[in-house]
Amino acid sequence: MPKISECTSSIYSALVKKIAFVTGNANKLREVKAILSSGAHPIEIDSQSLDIPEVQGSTQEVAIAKCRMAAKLLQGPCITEDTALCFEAMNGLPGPYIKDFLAKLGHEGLNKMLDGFSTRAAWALCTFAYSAGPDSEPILFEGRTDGTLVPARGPAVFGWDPCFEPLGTGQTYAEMDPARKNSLSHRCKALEKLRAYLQSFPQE
Ligand SMILES: O=c1[nH]c(=O)c2ncn([C@@H]3O[C@H](COP(=O)(O)OP(=O)(O)OP(=O)(O)O)[C@@H](O)[C@H]3O)c2[nH]1
Ligand SMILES: [Mg+2]
Repeated sequence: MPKISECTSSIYSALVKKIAFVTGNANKLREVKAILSSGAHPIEIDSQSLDIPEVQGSTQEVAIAKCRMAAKLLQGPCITEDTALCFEAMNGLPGPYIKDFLAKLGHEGLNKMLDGFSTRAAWALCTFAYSAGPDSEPILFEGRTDGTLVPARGPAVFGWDPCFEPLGTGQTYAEMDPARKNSLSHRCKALEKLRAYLQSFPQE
């Protein structure tokens, strides 16, 4: 079983100041930089755009394999991220396969997938993985935001942002000011746990 860290930020002090983030997604990179550069103990991102092949499996298996491969390519510590969009009516699918579903079906097709089902409930799941290096097993940090899949509203800048309306907000991610999305998103919840973990490292 992969190790999933719990968020216990209050007991930690800030010691890691910079980390390599391996992703091919510029929108992810922008949000991660915005979230980690804020707060009392900012963490700087050294971005590495590498094309990492992705395995099939659960969100955890996909996240672990991506991070293992990234640490091997970099020959050093790094973080990676995998994002899933999960439909309640489909027991969590498309999940980690949302990238292909979005590319082939678009926003309208994603909505059509749920026609005929009794619920349009969905959740966004972000899984960060941290590896200390090529010989270390990645550790996972998950963040989840619940919401509803809706017909697209707002600018189509980032993936399925226009189709996902977090519960109780009345706005899709795409309609939100970036700071609002970053305050309640699946990504910020996972990064809060990762930040706490990175800041728990003993001083060298
Ligand atoms: O509307 C969105 N709001 C988000 O907050 C968000 N985060 C990720 N995504 C999209 O969901 C798929 C995940 O696939 P994914 O995790 O494998 O990412 P990726 O392949 O683009 O990059 P990476 O694997 O190199 O990091 C890709 O289509 C991403 O564009 C998002 N869409
Ligand atoms: Mg990917």
